[in-house]
Amino acid sequence: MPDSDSFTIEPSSSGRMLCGGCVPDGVCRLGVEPRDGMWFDVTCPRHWQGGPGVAHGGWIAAAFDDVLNTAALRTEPRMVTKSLSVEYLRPVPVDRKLAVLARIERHEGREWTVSARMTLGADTLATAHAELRTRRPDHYSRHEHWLAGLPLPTNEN
Ligand SMILES: CCCCCCCCCCCCCC(=O)SCCNC(=O)CCNC(=O)[C@H](O)C(C)(C)COP(=O)(O)OP(=O)(O)OC[C@H]1O[C@@H](n2cnc3c(N)ncnc32)[C@H](O)[C@@H]1OP(=O)(O)O
Repeated sequence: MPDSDSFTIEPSSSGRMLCGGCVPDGVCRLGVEPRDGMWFDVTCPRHWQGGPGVAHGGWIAAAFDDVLNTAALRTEPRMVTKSLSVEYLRPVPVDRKLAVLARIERHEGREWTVSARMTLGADTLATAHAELRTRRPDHYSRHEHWLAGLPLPTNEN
């Protein structure tokens, strides 16, 4: 059985760093593309539309999560998000290339504090703050052990 704790984000066959769910497609299905340094291009795919022509807030949070972890992954290949808060300042259009600038505010031991800003031209559409953690070596095996100890699901729950 593969060791889940040896998991790190590696470049996919397309050469792009992708999370586990996107590796088979070779593209980031959230529409996040690293640019230079801490800059990212992000485009909300229309299927993540919440209201007419505007992004679902969950997509905005997911895009920030991806950007913020990607920024930290340049230093540390094993990350998880502990908390993420998003301020939604303006509706975010779908199918428009937006810019996100990430920032590592603090990194000490396993603890990271990071932030990001999503803009279209001169306007800020949303901001995010997150606490990340360098994964403990047994992060996934602990999870699997806990899950294996649960009763099997029934039709009632
Ligand atoms: C360049 C381009 C690159 C592109 C790459 C694409 C990148 C895409 C990237 C996408 C990336 C997306 C990234 C994502 O979205 S990661 C997915 C979302 N995040 C999570 O799933 C994290 C879930 N939370 C935790 O695992 C813990 O709370 C953390 C690790 C945050 C605590 O952290 P902290 O440092 O605060 O505390 P601690 O480690 O001392 O633990 C405290 C307590 O927590 C419990 N606990 C902890 N761990 C486990 C566990 N494994 N199994 C079971 N329980 C666990 C346990 O009770 C423990 O207490 P104790 O029982 O030990 O006393």
